[in-house]
Amino acid sequence: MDLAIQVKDVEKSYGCNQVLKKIRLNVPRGCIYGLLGSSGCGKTTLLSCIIGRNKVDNGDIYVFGRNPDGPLGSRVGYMPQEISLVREFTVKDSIYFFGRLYNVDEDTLQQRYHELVELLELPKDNKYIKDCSGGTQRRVSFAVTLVHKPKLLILDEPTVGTDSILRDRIWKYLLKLSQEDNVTVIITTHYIEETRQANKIGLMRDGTLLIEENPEKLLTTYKCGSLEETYLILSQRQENKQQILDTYDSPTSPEIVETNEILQTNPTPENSSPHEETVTEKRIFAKFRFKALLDKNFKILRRNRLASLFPVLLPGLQVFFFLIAVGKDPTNVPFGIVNEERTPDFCKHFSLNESVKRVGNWDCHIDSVSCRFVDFLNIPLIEEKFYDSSSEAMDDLEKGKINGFVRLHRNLSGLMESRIVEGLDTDDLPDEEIQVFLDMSSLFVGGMLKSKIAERYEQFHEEIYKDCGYFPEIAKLPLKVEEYFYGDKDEEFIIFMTPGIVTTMIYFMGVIMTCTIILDEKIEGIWERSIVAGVTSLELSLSHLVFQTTFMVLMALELMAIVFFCFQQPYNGSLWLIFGIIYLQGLAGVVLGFGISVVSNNHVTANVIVSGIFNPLVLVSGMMWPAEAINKYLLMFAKCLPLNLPTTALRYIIKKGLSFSDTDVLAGFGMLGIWILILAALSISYIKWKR
Ligand SMILES: Nc1ncnc2c1ncn2[C@@H]1O[C@H](COP(=O)(O)OP(=O)(O)OP(=O)(O)O)[C@@H](O)[C@H]1O
Repeated sequence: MDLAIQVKDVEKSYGCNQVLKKIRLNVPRGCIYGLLGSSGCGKTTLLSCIIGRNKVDNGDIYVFGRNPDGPLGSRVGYMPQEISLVREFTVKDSIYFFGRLYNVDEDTLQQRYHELVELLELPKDNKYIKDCSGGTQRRVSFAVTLVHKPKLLILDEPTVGTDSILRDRIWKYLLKLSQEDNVTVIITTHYIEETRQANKIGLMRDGTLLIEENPEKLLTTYKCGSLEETYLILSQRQENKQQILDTYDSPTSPEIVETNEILQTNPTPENSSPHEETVTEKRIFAKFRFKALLDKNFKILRRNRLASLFPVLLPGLQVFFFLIAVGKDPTNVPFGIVNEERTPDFCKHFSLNESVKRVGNWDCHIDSVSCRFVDFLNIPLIEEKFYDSSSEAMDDLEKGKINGFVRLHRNLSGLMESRIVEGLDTDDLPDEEIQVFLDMSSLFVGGMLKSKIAERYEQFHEEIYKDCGYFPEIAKLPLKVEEYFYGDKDEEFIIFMTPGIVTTMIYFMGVIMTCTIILDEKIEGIWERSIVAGVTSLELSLSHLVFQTTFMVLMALELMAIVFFCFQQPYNGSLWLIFGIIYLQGLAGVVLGFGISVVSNNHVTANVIVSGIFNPLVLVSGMMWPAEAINKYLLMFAKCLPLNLPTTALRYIIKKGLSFSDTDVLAGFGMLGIWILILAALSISYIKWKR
């Protein structure tokens, strides 16, 4: 007998759950084979082993006389239990997409589309799959299976959700295919009675094949009026036999011998016709499949224009809000003034020029100088609040109403005059001419106040010297920063943070977007169905990478426009180089997202992985706090991660104008290149291994 499929003693377990137990099954060429059994008995698992999506633990499977090593490709039309169609596609798109994956030429595709629409009563208009009823979606899924006229059809419950008239039509069509075109069909169904039209049925229960036989012969042998009844009798016998085996430890039961005899009348694969119909698609990369996959991705994008716009705009919006909200110097910080020398009202009417008067050649008279110092503290950082006494100011400081206060001695002018005019001769200067009290619970604000007040005092002091006719240089510290390289004295922290924000945003946007798109495809079964249709891991990966790359280009340009043109942040390096590293950072995110979605089966797992990665990566990236502050061993590790060196490289390109040949820039590009290559290779290998 010419066998299309032979399954020999196949065993398969998921962990401890043995789903297939020494299954033996023979499907002659041109036969319609109905595989029946209760839910969970292992039908789908067996079908997935036959089509090469699941590896068997023991035993052999032969398809057209060969043991296929991987998916069957274009010789099979596989209809999975799930709908497994792109929801954003129309009926026509769906048929054309799979037709193109099978390399059906355009004229034939058009003809097949019309035939299938007619046969399966599919909606003729451009109705989207997501708008079709469950029954219609199943019919489209069935049509997709038939589009390339395969020699073997494997249909997992194709008639669920169809009315009896259509079900009858489907069966008639299957009979026609098997009789006229010698197509072999394996079909599972819950409607046991409809398989009476099959040439052969196999009854499965609890991972074993109870019997396989012609349905009419089965009814005659067991003297039953329906296949349901036969299934019940065989199930009961198997149940009893199990008890006998357990109780008496009998090696074989008569029933098993009977079943095995039927199976062993069939020839071994060596006897079946070996054949040119080798069913495994071996090509690692086929342009037509790659084109179909890419076309699918862009079509989904076009159909979801608004939804797709959001992820493109999101990093830009985030960076925009970040640049507005973070990294700027604080302003209007409430700060107390306790001027024991003069009241605020006095200072208001006092001419500040009057505070210092030169007397003769060397003498200098200083008066109400506290008013002048208070005026020096009138800077954007400080919002001055006046107090009559230190205790009142201290009270507000403790209550958090002010971030600090300054107390000016009641004889500040006299003390300053002694200090400046009498200089070293004076021996009764008190310590507390100007006392500053600071709330350091907000470290950054406290630190800023401290350095600004000191800076303002130095300037104030210099002016007094100048007005007295002395050399102001005497008032200055003998230490001077000669020049500020790559920035200026009052540079804001945001300038330091921006490169890190940009690399982090594009990296994690790449991860999240890729994870979401690929996981949706996986969960909807499109990924699986494409692989069964012969799509290779390389084609799958490349089609997604090329697609996501387009997004990364847009995002990189958008981020650059916001930082350099909208917020006018200065840059010294080449814009091409800046674009290059931002883009590559996004691509590294895409590849990581691809890897995560390959190993995850649902969004929850993927989200947990992404969240777990996010914080450690960002914390050691040197974005929020200088990398020099990180523990030296942790820093060595951090430098091997995909955010640290690239962030430094971007910062140096922007600030120092470094070029590609500089070590720091090369290190950033190199690290990204290494991560992209390693993760892409691992992901592709994982998909291959899972096949
Ligand atoms: N990927 C998997 N991992 C772990 N267990 C699985 C997996 N796939 C199936 N199983 C288990 O294997 C058993 C058989 O499942 P299978 O889907 O093959 O049954 P079935 O006969 O096709 O059922 P139904 O008709 O409801 O689809 C079930 O117990 C199921 O929980």
